[in-house]
Amino acid sequence: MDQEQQPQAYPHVLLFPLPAQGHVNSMLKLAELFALAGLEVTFLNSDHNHERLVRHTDVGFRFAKYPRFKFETIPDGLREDHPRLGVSFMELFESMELRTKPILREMLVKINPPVDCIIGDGALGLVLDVADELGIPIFQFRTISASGIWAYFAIPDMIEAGELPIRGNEDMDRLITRVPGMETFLRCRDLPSFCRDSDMTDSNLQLIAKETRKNLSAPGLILNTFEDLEGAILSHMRSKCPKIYTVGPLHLHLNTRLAETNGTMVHQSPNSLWEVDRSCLSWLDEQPKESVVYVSFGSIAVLSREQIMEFWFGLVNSRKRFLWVFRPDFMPEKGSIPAELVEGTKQRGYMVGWAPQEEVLAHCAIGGFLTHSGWNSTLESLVAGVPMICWPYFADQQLNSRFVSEVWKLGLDMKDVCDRRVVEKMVNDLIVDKREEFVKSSAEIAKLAKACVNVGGSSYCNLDRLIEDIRSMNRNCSK
Ligand SMILES: O=c1ccn([C@@H]2O[C@H](COP(=O)(O)OP(=O)(O)O[C@H]3O[C@H](CO)[C@@H](O)[C@H](O)[C@H]3O)[C@@H](O)[C@H]2O)c(=O)[nH]1
Ligand SMILES: C[C@H]1CC[C@@H]2C(C(=O)O)=CO[C@@H](O)[C@@H]21
Repeated sequence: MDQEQQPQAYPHVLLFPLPAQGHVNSMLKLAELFALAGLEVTFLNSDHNHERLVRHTDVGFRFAKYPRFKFETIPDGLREDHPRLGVSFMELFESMELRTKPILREMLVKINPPVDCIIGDGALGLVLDVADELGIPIFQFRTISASGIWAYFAIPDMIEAGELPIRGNEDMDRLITRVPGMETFLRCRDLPSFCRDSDMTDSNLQLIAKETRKNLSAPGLILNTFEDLEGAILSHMRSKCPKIYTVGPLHLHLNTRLAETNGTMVHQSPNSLWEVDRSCLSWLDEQPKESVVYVSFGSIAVLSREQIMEFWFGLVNSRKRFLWVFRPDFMPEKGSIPAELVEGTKQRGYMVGWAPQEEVLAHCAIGGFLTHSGWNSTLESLVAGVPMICWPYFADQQLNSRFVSEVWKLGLDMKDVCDRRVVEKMVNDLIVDKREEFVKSSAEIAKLAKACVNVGGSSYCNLDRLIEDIRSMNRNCSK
């Protein structure tokens, strides 16, 4: 029997994330959980991101222990010096549709052993299209919250009911009634940022709405969330898509399963696309317990110099300690820094280009997180029991921050305001004045998160069920 006809002993799963830090990070954790369970795994990264991942991490070494795990790469179609950040990030979608899609199709036809199941990024419909064309079973993994997906899903209903478009700034506090389960707290300003466009035919809005519709009609949808956190919204979603696997928080789930295997709980090295500066951990070791505000706006946000000055003055004027992730590409406009900021930072602050975020959030010196409310950061903060100040930048972040403040009561929402006095006041509220209430709810939710990834917990059982379902797709299986 030649190689092509040999039955495969293990199902072969190919995972393909949208090429962005938050997506690569969470999908790589899912991939490692599959590898731990003994599946054959191919992780498909964009050339651009894979070069960065290999340069800044030990992924090669870490994954070498899984003999059936391999990385493959594919072009994202953008020129090498394209920033892939801020507003220009969305250009990825058109370029991948045009240039990546045909290459993916060819790759899947030729890959050996053949792929039994694809895990495609739920924001990247082209993977679903190609899988359907080639008759390869596919699950979609959408890396945002269930609530984010549910709000995107309701876009056509909101338009039909005249709830969208939003009618200017004075309309921002109007309640939205067409997202089932969110009628009492969802305002226009809390909708994903794409809904702010006055033109309902806007290509980004239409793209996200269309991809989301496909998520809920897919044969299976994997989510990085957990039942005790988003159960109410999940039950609405299940009326449209019965096969939803909630397996999160994935970083905690992976750490817990690795601890089962190794006998000890350790933080994994981050899957970073920037060089990690670990010196901040030594700086944190010198700071009092729960005294430091950790500040990070994730991997895509780009701020104006004016916005950064407001945050910086607010932090310095709060007279609280802070650790700020200031990516090299975070503030494109250069210029001199006022002396009082340089001095205030020297006294109570520390800045790094990129931090080992999971470890930072778990450090006992951290008292709060000023975050852009990316879903991974939200989950990481929630697991560490760290209360948040949310300043959403775009996309699902506007919705996440509403859930953090109004539903889960884990912190404060500063959306649509960028003012040094507000930053100063919120930092003091979080670290001192309102600390008790936030710490109490943060500790309760952190406990629920831990329980769901332990043996018998909802995410633990759902991952086992997902792996069983993938095994049953092994088209040539002998085991
Ligand atoms: O110094 C840093 C800063 C961040 N991170 C990690 O980078 C990831 C960032 O992810 P996230 O918080 O989700 O932010 P974005 O990178 O902005 O994520 C994009 O993808 C998410 C879904 O995956 C969406 O929720 C966001 O809106 C979208 O911007 C997290 O795992 C962080 O731990 C680090 O390791 N070090
Ligand atoms: C900029 C965003 C467009 C959609 C993607 C997403 C999603 O799944 O909705 C989340 O965050 C971003 O990376 C993408």
